[in-house]
Amino acid sequence: MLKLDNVTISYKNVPTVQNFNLDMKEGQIVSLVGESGSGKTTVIRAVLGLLAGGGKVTEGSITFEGEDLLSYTPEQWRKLRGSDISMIFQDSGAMMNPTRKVGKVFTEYILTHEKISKKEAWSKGIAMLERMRLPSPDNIMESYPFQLSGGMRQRVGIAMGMTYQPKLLLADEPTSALDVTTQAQIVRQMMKLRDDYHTGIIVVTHNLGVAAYMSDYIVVMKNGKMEDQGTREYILKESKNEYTRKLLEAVPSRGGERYV
Ligand SMILES: Nc1ncnc2c1ncn2[C@@H]1O[C@H](COP(=O)(O)OP(=O)(O)OP(=O)(O)O)[C@@H](O)[C@H]1O
Repeated sequence: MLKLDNVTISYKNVPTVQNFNLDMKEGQIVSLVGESGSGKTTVIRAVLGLLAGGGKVTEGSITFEGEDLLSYTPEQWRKLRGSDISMIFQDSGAMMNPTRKVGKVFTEYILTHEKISKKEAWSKGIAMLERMRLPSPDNIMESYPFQLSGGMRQRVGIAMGMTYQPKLLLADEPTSALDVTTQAQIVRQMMKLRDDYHTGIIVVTHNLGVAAYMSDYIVVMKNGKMEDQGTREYILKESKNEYTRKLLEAVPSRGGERYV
């Protein structure tokens, strides 16, 4: 479904991510882990054509459903975003304009994707919130983002991202701003999306515990390079890579068992 082949990404001609490879199947959950600055966000932004600060893919190829994304025009990228590939952020709610109600933001988002009436867009927003099991969707639509908890905002963000049932969801530190209980809810909700809609998910996280809990495949990054990679089982139990072991040791343990 998504293939990154020997991708190098540079900011102002300085290679930041080098020789990145990934061959992702439909419905797979892949995590990119590694400490801050290792290049995780840069990789997923490149997949959506959203590199900031003059970032550019300077080598390699990115193929999605057989299409060469790097040859896409800005118009093609726009069409892809939100429909075939969606992205959610650390605090999706904070991305929303605080002076506008959730319902207004959500309906405008829908209206940029399809030509329907405002009323129909509103109903569609409500239906999505219901599908994501958010309580009182009408109230949520009438709320300002700051009136919702962090976990609710994140679930609204996921609901928006899932409106067009994308094949791929990119999640940048989706649980990092949340307390542990809410983190677990969001993680389970994302896993359910994969089960219900067969959505492939790439999760960027510095938390190997989260990655280990939800992923089929884990890529460990360090200084812009792939330091280690493999199935969840391999990374957790077999890898002898020192850096991976160090990250694993940092995951809190509970009753002698690592909380992963
Ligand atoms: N807009 C930018 N302009 C210039 N350089 C950038 C920019 N964004 C990122 N970089 C460079 O890319 C490196 C990797 O950043 P990136 O955000 O991809 O890492 P990360 O692993 O996602 O870290 P974090 O968890 O802190 O987001 C940074 O150390 C920085 O040198």
